[in-house]
Amino acid sequence: MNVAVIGTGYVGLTTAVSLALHGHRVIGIDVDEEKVKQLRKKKSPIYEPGLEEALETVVEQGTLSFGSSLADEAAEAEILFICVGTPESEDGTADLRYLFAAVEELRLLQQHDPRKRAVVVKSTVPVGTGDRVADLLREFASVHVVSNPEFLREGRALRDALNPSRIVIGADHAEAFALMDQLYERLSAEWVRTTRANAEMIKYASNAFLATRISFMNELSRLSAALGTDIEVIARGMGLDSRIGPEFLRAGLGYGGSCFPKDTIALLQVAKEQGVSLGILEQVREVNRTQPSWYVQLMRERLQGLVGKRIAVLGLSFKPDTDDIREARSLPVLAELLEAGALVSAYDPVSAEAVARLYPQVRYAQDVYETLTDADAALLVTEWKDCVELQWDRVKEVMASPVLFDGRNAWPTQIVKRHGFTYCGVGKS
Ligand SMILES: NC(=O)c1ccc[n+]([C@@H]2O[C@H](COP(=O)([O-])OP(=O)(O)OC[C@H]3O[C@@H](n4cnc5c(N)ncnc54)[C@H](O)[C@@H]3O)[C@@H](O)[C@H]2O)c1
Ligand SMILES: O=c1ccn([C@@H]2O[C@H](COP(=O)(O)OP(=O)(O)O[C@H]3O[C@H](CO)[C@@H](O)[C@H](O)[C@H]3O)[C@@H](O)[C@H]2O)c(=O)[nH]1
Repeated sequence: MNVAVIGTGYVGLTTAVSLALHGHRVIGIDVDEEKVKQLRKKKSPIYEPGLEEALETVVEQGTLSFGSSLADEAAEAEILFICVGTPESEDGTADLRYLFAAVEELRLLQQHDPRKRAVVVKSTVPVGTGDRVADLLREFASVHVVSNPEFLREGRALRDALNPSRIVIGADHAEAFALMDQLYERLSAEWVRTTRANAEMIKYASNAFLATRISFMNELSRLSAALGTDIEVIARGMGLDSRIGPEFLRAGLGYGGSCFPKDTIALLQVAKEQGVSLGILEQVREVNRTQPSWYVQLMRERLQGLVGKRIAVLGLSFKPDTDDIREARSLPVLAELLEAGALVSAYDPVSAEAVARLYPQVRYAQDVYETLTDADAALLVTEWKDCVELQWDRVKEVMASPVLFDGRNAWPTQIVKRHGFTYCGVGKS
């Protein structure tokens, strides 16, 4: 099929590449001319495992191309995905300006070239947005508006797009469902066919629930630290109950990224507009907000103050295998450490430059061992493989004192203790 993808960020580029791998003819459209230039040269503007190689393949095959004008370059498309950002606005609601700008361009395209098309909203949008888009396009009888939320995770975006956990389609016409069936015929996943509003709500509810699991475990980790129990063992014991399951029970410094923080506040704002209180979700956000300071306070106690202490921070992106630092927990952690008077060095394989723009006072190292040299303590913030799998003899040799703060409960506790390190995890010691 002929497909256009509007917005070639994490979701749009991944969607475009995966549809092209499935044999569709795809054009990616972005207002950012620099991005388009780079993409035409087969260079991915984002770091995602496997994405650049796949991009190269489909561009060379001629199934994926890029452009900056919907009207001029995407007229052939019968399915048009909207994948633009819906960031948090000042009051916490989802900022829909990019989405409605894209809809305006779609209107112009349709006025020029009125053929049968499906407009598919993949961006995460509040309940009712798809219906608003349908209203704006109502004059074009041949256009269907579909809601098709995306569930991919950064760091494994392409893998998730090619093997989705489920396909959720919200529409109000059999023809629209049939088009989406045809588009995704090569994907094997469970389908949910429903209204646009239900589809939109499924996306927010899923993210809110995952964030809830994390904050639940993080709150419990504080109690676990006080009682001297081990939150990792507790999570394993809980996760073996098939009604609970093992995923998203990892305590740590909290969740970051471009989705959980903004989607939880957007859902709260929608609820507020409806006069409905979502007290659990408010507490989820509060636990996430306070988790970094709770942990830095623990460090302060263990180290008997942080003034003048050399702290080596390992990992800066919001999770491993991505360059994304949006809402990364490293940011409040660095702020707290600097505020407390610590001398901070940091390492991240791909995100150091972006963080350096925000925190120039930190010393950024080229590798883990350089960061750790002369440190009074190490703090793991993001569990990149090269921050987790360390040569412990060497670590001990270069550090000033062998003290480990494991902000992701990812270091091998028994091994580091055998090497003589003092270890403090999140809700385990
Ligand atoms: N990042 C994720 O892991 C993820 C996963 C699922 C859903 N989502 C949702 O998907 C949407 C996109 O997120 P993202 O992380 O890919 O955003 P992003 O910021 O990485 O990319 C958005 C892109 O849209 C482009 N753009 C903006 N207005 C445009 C227009 N009118 N025409 C063409 N291009 C335009 C921007 O230049 C940018 O390249 C958001 O609603 C987000 O909540 C994101
Ligand atoms: O047990 C866990 C699992 C995750 N995290 C943290 O939670 C954040 C988000 O992680 P993850 O969900 O893996 O990454 P995202 O790329 O943000 O993906 C989420 O947000 C996307 C955007 O909406 C959705 O599409 C995905 O389904 C949803 O998992 C990261 O900071 C993780 O460190 C934890 O602290 N503990």
